[in-house]
Amino acid sequence: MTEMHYLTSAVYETLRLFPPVQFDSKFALNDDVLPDGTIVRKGDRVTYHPYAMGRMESIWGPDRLEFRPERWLNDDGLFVPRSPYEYPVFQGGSRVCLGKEMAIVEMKTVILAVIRRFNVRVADPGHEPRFSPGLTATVSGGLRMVVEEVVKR
Ligand code: HEM
Repeated sequence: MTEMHYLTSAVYETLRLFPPVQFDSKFALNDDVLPDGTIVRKGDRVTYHPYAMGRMESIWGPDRLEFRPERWLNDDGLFVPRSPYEYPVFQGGSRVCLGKEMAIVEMKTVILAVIRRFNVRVADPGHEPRFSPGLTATVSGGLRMVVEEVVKR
């Protein structure tokens, strides 16, 4: 599965546009200054926003709203990860998600198990899924799918 670079890219691209943890906050233990000069006082709440960052033109370019797994591939078709400070879907630094690699493997395993047996498509392609705000993401009103068993000839 580690050699399935397009599949890995599709998972990362999905999480870029629809990060399960949309935003996350920390509280400053002491006065501090961020690298860009922003002053943070003891007790201030500092929030980073993976959902917003996943859609920023300055990070992803003018096609930032398009689902394009190819953006993660180099010229040899190999997956190239981005800095967690551009893509903080799993947080970064010393508090990075401990289950990140396991989560990616789980998602790839489920995707492979499903697409081997079923053709899956959204029932209403014109309908833009709407994120529900919350600690972890859900799609408002759900997302209707059509699932058809693959018929082997
Ligand atoms: C798509 C799936 C997942 C996403 C998007 C995700 C995202 C995150 C994020 C953003 C944090 C930082 C939270 C914070 O600092 O406030 C985090 C922490 C953590 N995650 Fe995940 N996670 C995922 C799956 C998992 C899985 C499957 C496990 C365990 C098997 C796991 C275990 C942890 C643990 C233990 C931490 C705390 C790390 C620390 O603070 O030192 N995560 N995760």
